[in-house]
Amino acid sequence: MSQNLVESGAEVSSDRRREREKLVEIRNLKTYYGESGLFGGRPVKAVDGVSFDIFNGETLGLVGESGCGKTTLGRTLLQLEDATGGEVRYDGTDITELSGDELYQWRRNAQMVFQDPDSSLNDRMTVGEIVREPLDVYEWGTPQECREHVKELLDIVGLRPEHYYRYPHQFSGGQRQRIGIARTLALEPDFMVLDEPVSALDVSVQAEIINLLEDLQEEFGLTYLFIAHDLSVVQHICDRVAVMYLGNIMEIGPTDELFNNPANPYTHSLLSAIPKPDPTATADRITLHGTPPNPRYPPNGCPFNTRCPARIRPPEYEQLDDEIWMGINTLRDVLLERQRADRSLRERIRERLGRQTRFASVDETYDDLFGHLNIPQDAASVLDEIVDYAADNDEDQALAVLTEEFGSVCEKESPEYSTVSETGRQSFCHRHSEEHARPSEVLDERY
Ligand SMILES: Nc1ncnc2c1ncn2[C@@H]1O[C@H](COP(=O)(O)OP(=O)(O)OP(=O)(O)O)[C@@H](O)[C@H]1O
Repeated sequence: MSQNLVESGAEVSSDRRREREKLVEIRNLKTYYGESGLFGGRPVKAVDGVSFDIFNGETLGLVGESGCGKTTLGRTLLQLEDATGGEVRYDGTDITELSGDELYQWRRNAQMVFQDPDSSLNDRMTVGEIVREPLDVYEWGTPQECREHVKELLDIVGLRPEHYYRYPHQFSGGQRQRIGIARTLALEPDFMVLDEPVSALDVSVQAEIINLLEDLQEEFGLTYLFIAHDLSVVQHICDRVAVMYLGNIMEIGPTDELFNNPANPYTHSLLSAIPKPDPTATADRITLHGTPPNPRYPPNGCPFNTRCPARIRPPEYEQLDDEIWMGINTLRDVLLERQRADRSLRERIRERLGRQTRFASVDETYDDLFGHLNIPQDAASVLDEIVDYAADNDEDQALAVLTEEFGSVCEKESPEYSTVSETGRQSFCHRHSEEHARPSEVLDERY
């Protein structure tokens, strides 16, 4: 699967990228938290098997909802977080295998710019000391050479040499971010992870910092992974974009294509949430229901299946009303929560005695979700069966029936990556296979 993704991604894209070499090759990378058993139970699957390349000199955007694993992925690429599995190759060296002096020596090649310049700078150090610290750590040059280099760096990022002896609190947010950037440039890295570098700044200052980052890239041939919430910034500065959901890359490809003609239902949903400049525009917004699942309990099959607006429905229920499908989705979420809930002893005793507990409200949930709807007989009898199992606290069986009757390949199997354009754009969705309608056709029909 990932091999397919990687090979076709490498062949292609713009002429500019064709000339470029791969700087970072990421293969089936996983970062799980709590694997050691320290927290007990299941690990948080923050990054759950991603494969892609980053090309020399490009800006690759990384977008997705809060908690989908963007920062963890960025940190793992710099070995600030240990990978649970997979590879991160820079110039052919798998850095997940490095330790001790080799890792220390490698680290100077790659740096991170953080979102919040207020908390990432030590207020008790002068600007000069902050920018110079990495040089001292790597025993770079004489003290005189270091001072000169730092002053040069301050100049490069648009600050003045006399700022050397000032303290961070004497600067505005934008200037503080410039200090952070000067520090990351000190050791002349090739690759930088920019983690929401402008999100904490005033809108008026954001453009200045973006321009600075673009100028630095041009001047020093830097490669960026640009993590962001704000899709308009990504559209402006990134050559390619990777869309992340629940630890997976759902779509990756050239920015213009991905914004103008998204392939994956999740990309459709994210883009559709951006307010349109034309208030008279009539295109319907796709509403993403609920929140992403807990990465400790990712769903089976496609990671996006619990919220997907283009989910494949079984043919026998193809005509079922959208509102009924929404109810079925919510019922499934409720059952999953109940399945995971750790019932207290008191609740279990009350259940034995046939008394009401907070888990006994499944009839109420059913009424709330479906009471006002006209459900065809065949679907209604399946729903009755599901509710009966749930009322007996047999959520496993209730969910098994729900998946068997109302589920599809989306809940049962993980998708493969498909190439969805001539540039090699990749999308992770069952709907790209021959026998199913394309996501955009289904979304047009349903919305
Ligand atoms: N040190 C940690 N220990 C345990 N879980 C963590 C840790 N760091 C992050 N997580 C969890 O891993 C998941 C991914 O978090 P991450 O911060 O990488 O997401 P993100 O997409 O960068 O979110 P945001 O946009 O809010 O910064 C989340 O569920 C988060 O709670």
